Order: sequence, then structure tokens, then C-alpha cells
Amino acid sequence: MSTAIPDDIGVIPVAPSLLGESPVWHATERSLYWCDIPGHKLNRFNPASGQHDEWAFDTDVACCAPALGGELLLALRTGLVSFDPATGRSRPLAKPPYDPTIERFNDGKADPQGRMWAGTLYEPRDRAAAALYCWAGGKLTRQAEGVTTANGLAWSPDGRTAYWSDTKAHTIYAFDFDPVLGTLSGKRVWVQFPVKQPGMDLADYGGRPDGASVDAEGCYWVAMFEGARVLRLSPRGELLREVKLPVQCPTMPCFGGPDLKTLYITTGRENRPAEELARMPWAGAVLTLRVDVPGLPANFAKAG
Ligand SMILES: O=C1O[C@H](CS(=O)(=O)O)[C@@H](O)[C@H](O)[C@H]1O
Repeated sequence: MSTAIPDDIGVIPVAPSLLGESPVWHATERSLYWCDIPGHKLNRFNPASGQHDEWAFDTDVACCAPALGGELLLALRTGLVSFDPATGRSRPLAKPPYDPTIERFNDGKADPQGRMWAGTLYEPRDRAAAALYCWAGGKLTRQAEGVTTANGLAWSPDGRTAYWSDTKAHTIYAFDFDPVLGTLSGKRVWVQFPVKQPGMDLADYGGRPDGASVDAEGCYWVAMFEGARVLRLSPRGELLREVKLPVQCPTMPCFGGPDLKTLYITTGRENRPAEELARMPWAGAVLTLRVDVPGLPANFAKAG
């Protein structure tokens, strides 16, 4: 029997992604963009008109950020590009700073000053060899390391705290962020979730921290991959709210709509058991939830 969809949860009427990620509300286009990483697609949906567009790539499309000038910055497995949705053309910006046969970009977004940040996923997952890179002034530089699956990048409303997570370690870190220099310091564990034990039943597991977004009160909304829920954490890391979802693998929430009070949540279905997909047929869809506190608007990246 399939899990009932709660009254407060909506579903965007678009075919499911294999692994939806990096939802971002484009304020000037009044549209939501998101990536399907292994599906090699970038999606755009305008909720007012119902128009859906998609663009296919020949590699993994990890994350996207709207850019000044109408383009988008995309972190592909094969490097960073500036993509023009009007023409479908990509302009290469930077080569991958890793071996793309075993590593790829993962979660990323623009900071409040327009630098583009993207973390990586180290696919052998046998050591914490993934890192965080920043694109600014025409250069891609390594800014943090020591994780396996980089995720959860977000900034506090004053732009002085940066959040970053390692999904595999079930850990969210906080850093002091220098908005002028764009540097991270003072790395500390901000929230540690219980790690999944071998053979653990998913009903007894809360999930691991995946993508995230911050609201206007500085609270951190995080998708709990395999935990069928999103959480709202206070700036002190306390649990303020849990929203149960009708899919096992939410991947990232973002705020959108003209009032920034719709939470859009990407989800995944890749490699999930058939029994789970039969029970949770919305896996891979983008879910929606109205919230009381608006989100911070998405930052626009600078291509150059
Ligand atoms: O590939 C991905 O997978 C992880 C989920 S897992 O912890 O590796 O199982 C997800 O967090 C990540 O965002 C995604 O790109």
C-alpha cells in the first residue's frame, strides 16, 4: 500500500528525477531550477504558468546557481560552466580540480558576495578525500577538506557563519566566514546525528544531513537523506521542527515563490528498493510545503 501524501505537502507535476538536487528559486524568472545529477539534466519550472523546461547534458549535473546577466553557473562532473538557458549553450569556466573518474562536484551555491562554491563527492567513500572549492575572480581554489560527501552549504543571514556538512559522517560543520576575503576559519562540529548502524531498519534511523537552506530567522532547514524528513534547526543547532515526508530520500530544501514562503524539496529514487518505490511513488519528485518564516533569497553568482 502506498504512503498517503500529507495534506500540507504538494508535488510539482514534472516527471521524477533519479537524484534531484540543488533546487534554487530564480527571483527574476520566478521559476525553480533543479538538477538531476545522474539523469544529466537541468530542470526549470514556473509555478504560475506551469511551464517546464529541461536541458540534457553528457555528464552529471551536480548543482546550479543563477548568475548576474541571465546565465547560470553549473558545476558538472567535468568542470564549472556558465550556461545560457536562452540558447542552451555552455561556456567552460574551470576544469575539474579532481580526478573525474572517482570524484565529482556535489552540493554548491553562490555566497552573498557572488562567489560560487561547490563541494565534491569522493566516490570510493573509503576516506574523507572530498573538498570544497570556490570560484572567484576567474580562479577556482580549494577552501576546505576532510569530508567524503560535501553537502549542506549555506550562510547565516549576517553572512558571517557558513554551514557545510559531510553526509557520510552525519555531521554538520559551522565556520566563521569573512565576507570580504571569502575565507573560512574556526571549523567546528555544529550538529552531529547518530550514524546508521549496519543492518539498521530505516524505521529506526533518522537519516543523514544532505542539502540545506537558511530562513530569515537564521534557522537551518536540512533534508535528511534516507530519513524521510526535513528538520528546522535553530542557529544554536536545536531541533525546532520536524516535517515528515512521503519519500525516504529528500535531498535538499530551498525557499521560493514570490514571498519565499514555499519550501521546495528535491528528492531521489536512484538505487532505492522496489518495495520502497511502490510504497513511496513520489520518490524523485519535487515536493512543496508552505512555511511561516520566509527564506533568504538565493544569491546570484558572478561568472568572472
Ligand atoms: O550522490 C549523492 O548521494 C548522497 C547520498 S549518500 O549519503 O551518499 O547515500 C547525497 O547526499 C548526495 O547529495 C548525492 O549527490
